[in-house]
Amino acid sequence: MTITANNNKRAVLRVRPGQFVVTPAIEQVAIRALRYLASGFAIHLRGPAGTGKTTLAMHLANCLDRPIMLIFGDDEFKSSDLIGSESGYTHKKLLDNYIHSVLKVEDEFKQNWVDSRLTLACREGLTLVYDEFNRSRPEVNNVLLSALEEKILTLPPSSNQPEYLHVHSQFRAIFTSNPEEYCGVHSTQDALMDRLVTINMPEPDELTQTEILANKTGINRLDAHLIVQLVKAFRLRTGGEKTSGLRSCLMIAKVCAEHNILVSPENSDFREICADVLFNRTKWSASEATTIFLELLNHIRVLPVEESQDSITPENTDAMLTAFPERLVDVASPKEESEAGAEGGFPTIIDSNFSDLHPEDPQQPVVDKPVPFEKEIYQYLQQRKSAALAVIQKEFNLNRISTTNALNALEQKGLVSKNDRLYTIEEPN
Ligand SMILES: Nc1ncnc2c1ncn2[C@@H]1O[C@H](COP(=O)(O)OP(=O)(O)OP(=O)(O)O)[C@@H](O)[C@H]1O
Repeated sequence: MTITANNNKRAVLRVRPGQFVVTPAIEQVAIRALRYLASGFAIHLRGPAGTGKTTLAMHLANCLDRPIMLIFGDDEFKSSDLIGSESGYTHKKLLDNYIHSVLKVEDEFKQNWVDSRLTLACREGLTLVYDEFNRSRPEVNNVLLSALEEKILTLPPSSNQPEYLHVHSQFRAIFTSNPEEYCGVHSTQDALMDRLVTINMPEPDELTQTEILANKTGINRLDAHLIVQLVKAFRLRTGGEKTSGLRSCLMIAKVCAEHNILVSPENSDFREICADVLFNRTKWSASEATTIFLELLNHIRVLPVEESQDSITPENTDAMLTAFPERLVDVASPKEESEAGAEGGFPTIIDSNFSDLHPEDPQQPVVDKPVPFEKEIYQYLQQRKSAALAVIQKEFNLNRISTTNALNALEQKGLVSKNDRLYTIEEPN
């Protein structure tokens, strides 16, 4: 492919494959987005910072298998930054002295038109990724309206340039934006929004975050999952949902991986890194953040051996954070944790004392939620007297973690006991 605008040759990108992590949640969004792109529509990925919008946009653009033109929205942008402008002159002087006694001089000054990135993408049929487009002022983005709808890009009147450019049939556009409450973001004109298919990108689920951490930093999945849950629990407690926790997780994981720091609540280096990364992202004072963080670390629980990493799914990891298991391991008691760890357990954060607290006032409990399926499993065991975990799991079509959470709660209440992997109903005295 020939790309004519000198300045923009370097702007055409090819994404290196193999760096993009695909989980079921991401795949689902990608399939949706590609469907619209294939039908010729522009898509718009909207969500809080760090939810993976740019990464997904680049992946989608790569799937279209055309060169990619990347633009970052900017408040300083002028229309000419998108479409191009006259730049400099060509000066042509023709000296005709064929006959020595006659000197003919032709002097010509011609303005040169230089395409900017949008024009080049429209002309050549590239895939435009306009990242954080609502950082540019709305009027600057007006040139996109006719390009997206009528497939015509209007160029300024120019001596050597047609005023209308017919957009190439393979031109596609992918926009990303942060919500309007973000600093430095402009509200978007309705006419542009009307031309885009907007897909909201929430915080990636735990499985996705865990996979991204493991892939990008090389740490193992158990450590990755521990970091993801710790960051998630901290952000839930401190109201940090304006952004995603993914970047914080990546920072913590990368530093731990590169400096051989043990990912463990008992390790002071690990705690320090988490504090450095997380505390300044909250509105809470350092001392309040420290209190919350230490409380969280003190409520890390180790799930039984049956919980292998295969059972990490968005459903059961969410359940972990809403369940109320009582079998907590205090980080202040290393013996207990190492015993639990020796079972081959899977460390995870449980906010048993936290998720039921009012977000604005940690002292105020909101509701006392029962553990899901606790009652049903108890009734089932009353009939059967005892059953193995796998049998109960199958009976209720649950995953292991949800089943164990319910059984742990029943054990704690003295209603069920576990013996030789069998859960048995406790007869009342
Ligand atoms: N599917 C993925 N595969 C690999 N890495 C990912 C994936 N999704 C996100 N990431 C990583 O997560 C981090 C945040 O992603 P990204 O920059 O795409 O978020 P964003 O929503 O565009 O953020 P912002 O709004 O602040 O620009 C990056 O380091 C990125 O590499």
